[in-house]
Amino acid sequence: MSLFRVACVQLRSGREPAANLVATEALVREAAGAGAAYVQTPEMTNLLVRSRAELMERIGREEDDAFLARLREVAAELGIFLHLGSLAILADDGRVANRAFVIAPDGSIAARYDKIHMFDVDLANGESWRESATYQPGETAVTVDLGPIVAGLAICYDVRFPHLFRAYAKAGAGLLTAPAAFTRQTGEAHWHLLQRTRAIENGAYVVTAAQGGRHEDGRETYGHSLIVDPWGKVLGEAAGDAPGMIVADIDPEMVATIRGRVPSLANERAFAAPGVPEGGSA
Ligand SMILES: NC(=O)CCC(=O)C(=O)O
Repeated sequence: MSLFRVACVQLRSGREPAANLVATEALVREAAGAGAAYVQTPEMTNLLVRSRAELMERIGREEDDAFLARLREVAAELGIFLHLGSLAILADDGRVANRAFVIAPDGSIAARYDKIHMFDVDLANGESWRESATYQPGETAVTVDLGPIVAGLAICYDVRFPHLFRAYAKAGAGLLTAPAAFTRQTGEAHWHLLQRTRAIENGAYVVTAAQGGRHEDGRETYGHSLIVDPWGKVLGEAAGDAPGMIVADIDPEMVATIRGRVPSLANERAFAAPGVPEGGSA
């Protein structure tokens, strides 16, 4: 049995990328110091700001982004896979990409993933989000080979779309990811259930680094970064919403073991879609 040590860095990113870089680098170093070969950071690692104008003032194109460039150097120095759960990056059409990067141990970019599902919701507590007004949604699911295990990339709200995770499992991913900036309200109700369900239904590890606490822009995120095994057992969890890091050892062979024991992937069948009953409504 050869174990692979993974880590989640939990952050409380604010509006200034330079300050967020200092906080991120320190915790990435701490995780690597604890022996992690793969370190994940949350959605919007480089900055969390609500105002579109403020966002546009502070971000750059991928090729000029100092935050990304510095963390590529750090990953190379530490010899780790560094998964930046997402950065806000200026896209070609003037909109913003909510883009994850997986940096390989040599500092090269092994994978990029743009968040597919936009968080356009109105919550009961009055919180209203319209990501599609600012962000350009991605169109493509992406896997990346981490050596001992293949990872499928997703971001935050994507975790509510089980067919994306199914597609990753069918493509051979044994580690599913959904780095997040979950709202406190939805986190309290749904966070653990969603992460554990994606693990159980796909017989895969789920690793999700989270933003946590009250941010400079006033928003509150849930925290509770999680590492879940293919049986749905929580291997590691951040105690609450404070910045910090967690590590756990994962056993890539457990993916095949669990998929053999409960072969729901292999037992899946196609079926005809149900008709909509006359006069039926949701
Ligand atoms: N940033 C996000 O995608 C938030 C998703 C979220 O909070 C949820 O409940 O889903």
